[in-house]
Amino acid sequence: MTSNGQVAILGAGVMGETLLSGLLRAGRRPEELLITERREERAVELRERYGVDVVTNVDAAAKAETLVLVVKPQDMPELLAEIAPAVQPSQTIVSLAAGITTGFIESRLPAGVAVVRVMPNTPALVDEGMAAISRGAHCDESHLVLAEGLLAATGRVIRVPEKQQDAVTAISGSGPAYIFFVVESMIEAGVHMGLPRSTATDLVVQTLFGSAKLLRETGEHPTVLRERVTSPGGTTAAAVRELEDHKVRAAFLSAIEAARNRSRALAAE
Ligand SMILES: NC(=O)C1=CN([C@@H]2O[C@H](COP(=O)(O)OP(=O)(O)OC[C@H]3O[C@@H](n4cnc5c(N)ncnc54)[C@H](O)[C@@H]3O)[C@@H](O)[C@H]2O)C=CC1
Ligand SMILES: O=C(O)[C@@H]1CCC=N1
Repeated sequence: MTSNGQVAILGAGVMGETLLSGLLRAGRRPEELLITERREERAVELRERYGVDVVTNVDAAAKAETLVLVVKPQDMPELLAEIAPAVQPSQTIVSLAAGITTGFIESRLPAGVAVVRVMPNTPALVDEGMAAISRGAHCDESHLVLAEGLLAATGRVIRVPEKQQDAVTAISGSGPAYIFFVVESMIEAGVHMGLPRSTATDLVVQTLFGSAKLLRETGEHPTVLRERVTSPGGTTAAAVRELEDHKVRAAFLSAIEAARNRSRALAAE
């Protein structure tokens, strides 16, 4: 391994491609990046689309300064076993896998290697990602800054203690799926009431975007913003009462706790 600044993305599925495309948009050259991918046709597709070299996991581990692990948690033990003989303690390992602890990764790689755990999310594809990073036992400031530099290519990055990562995974990692679920439901309601699907979709997507912007730009508490929409005896009050009657708030709490518990369980599997 040389000090070549090269970044290898090991596992180029949804998240691997999201990071890859973000790094290229942010100005990294294809020669600075390597990818590995088990599915041959996927590897060919990405090489053609982005002009990056596709190599084996062992070659990536032997060459790149930074190894970004983006396989499913279940595939992590096999990947770590494969790269362990080639990894050197001077490299930085950045893991995006849900539930997998830095301790688990450290225990399978040469002693002393720096591991950064990251929880990203898919809005990174449009440079509006939210990523949280945590340090492993052998990280110093330079490793965290390196990981922040990678993730900042696709959105915001914050630092959290690793013990918060399961909750982070449940909130911002899985979060886009809950929002899309709400969006689907609102579009469906519009269609039930006779709106063309395209009109309902336009209305819902812009309402979501505007509401997110209102939250971020005013910094107001969501309850205050909701109360401003809710006229006494009006339409919103009628709708919110139904949501409360159907225990939607409790359902969100349970759903997000289930995601947190699943993240914890993945580490043990
Ligand atoms: N999709 C999402 O919204 C998020 C995913 N993550 C994490 O990112 C990781 C990847 O998730 P996705 O990209 O959604 O999964 P994915 O299944 O789309 O991508 C994983 C890729 O790794 C490849 N792969 C598996 N084993 C390999 C090996 N040994 N060598 C080379 N390639 C290998 C697979 O062929 C696949 O293309 C997971 O650990 C997940 O927890 C984290 C946050 C959000
Ligand atoms: O569903 C999952 O397990 C991954 C982690 C966060 C979002 N997707």
